[in-house]
Amino acid sequence: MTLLADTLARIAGPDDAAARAARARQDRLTKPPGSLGVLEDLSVRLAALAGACPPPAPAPVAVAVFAADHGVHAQGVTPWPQEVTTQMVANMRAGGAVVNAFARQVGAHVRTVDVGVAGTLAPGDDLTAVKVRPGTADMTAGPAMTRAEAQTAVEAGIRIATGLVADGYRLLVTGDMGIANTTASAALVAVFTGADPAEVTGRGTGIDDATLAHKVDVVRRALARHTPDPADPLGVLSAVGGLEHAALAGYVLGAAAARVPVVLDGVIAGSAALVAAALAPDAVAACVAGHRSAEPGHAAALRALDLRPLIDLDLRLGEGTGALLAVPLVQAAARTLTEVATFDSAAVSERG
Ligand SMILES: Cc1cc2ncn([C@H]3O[C@H](COP(=O)(O)O)[C@@H](O)[C@H]3O)c2cc1C
Ligand SMILES: O=C(O)c1cccnc1
Repeated sequence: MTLLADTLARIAGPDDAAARAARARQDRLTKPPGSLGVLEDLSVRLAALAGACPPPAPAPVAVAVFAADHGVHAQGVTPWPQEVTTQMVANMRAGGAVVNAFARQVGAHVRTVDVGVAGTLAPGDDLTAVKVRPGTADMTAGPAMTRAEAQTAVEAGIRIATGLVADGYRLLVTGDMGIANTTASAALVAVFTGADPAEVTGRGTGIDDATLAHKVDVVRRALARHTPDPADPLGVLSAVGGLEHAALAGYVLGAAAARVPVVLDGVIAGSAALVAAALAPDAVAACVAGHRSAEPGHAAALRALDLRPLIDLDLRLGEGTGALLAVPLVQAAARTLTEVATFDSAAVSERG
């Protein structure tokens, strides 16, 4: 059995008994029932995932930043040169990117993963080198990668998640770095939601109207060339995906198999989660939508996954930044079930 098949077989749905216990406990805590809104639903989901009420604390936290390059960069879909991917990974290793600052803010460990950058990175303990190939091929000219490469990248993501859980991390966060990766994200979202490319393609790092129209056309041409079948997620990845999308899909699957929550960042993670959900629908039970990014494809992905984003700050960066900002909300939701007294235990009178 392959690692992918084995992982898919281990993913099960939410535990209904733990969910019921968490819902009942929320109603007994010393606050008006329902007064913690979305955080109550989140606490119930954490209990259902863990199969326990209260759920274990979602800590310590690790963010894995999956970095890769994109052949579709040659189509002029982003104003940034491709070498920025490799340069930013070096910046992250030095602790100087936004993801590092936000990780320090919430006490998260940052794991940088080279799953396919085009440049060369110096080896070191601070980099997990699992380069499948040095960037994808241009999806408008042919498949982005082979099916075997897509599976290898998915399995690399599974191994990262499994390794972090083995190291004791109990809340995983998605991160990405890959110039042009919002183009691959838009293509994936269009395939899995059935949306028109014009509805789910956004401005990424910042492009003008003419470049946006061109980017929509690039996505349209790639989809027309490959007609990817959403029932064949590895086929979709190989046609129009990115190596970081494949690894992120595996990371979500690995977290779900370990029943550890995974906080999704922006449109790259959202599109990868669609791949994971197509492979294993129950994997969504492990996913928490950290935020909603400004990319239109992200909102479409979250709707398809039926996930409600915790924060909405018009962020459009990626790296894991929006998801990291949501970490205290996830931890606070769990803390309500572990630390808040009940009406009985605190001898507080109930409403009349
Ligand atoms: C300096 C810099 C740092 C970044 N950190 C994340 N991204 C984000 O922007 C890129 C995707 O946008 P597009 O598809 O428009 O190229 C990805 O690397 C994503 O992680 C960055 C982009 C840049 C330029
Ligand atoms: O949604 C995101 O995370 C995003 C948006 C723009 C550029 N990079 C990432």
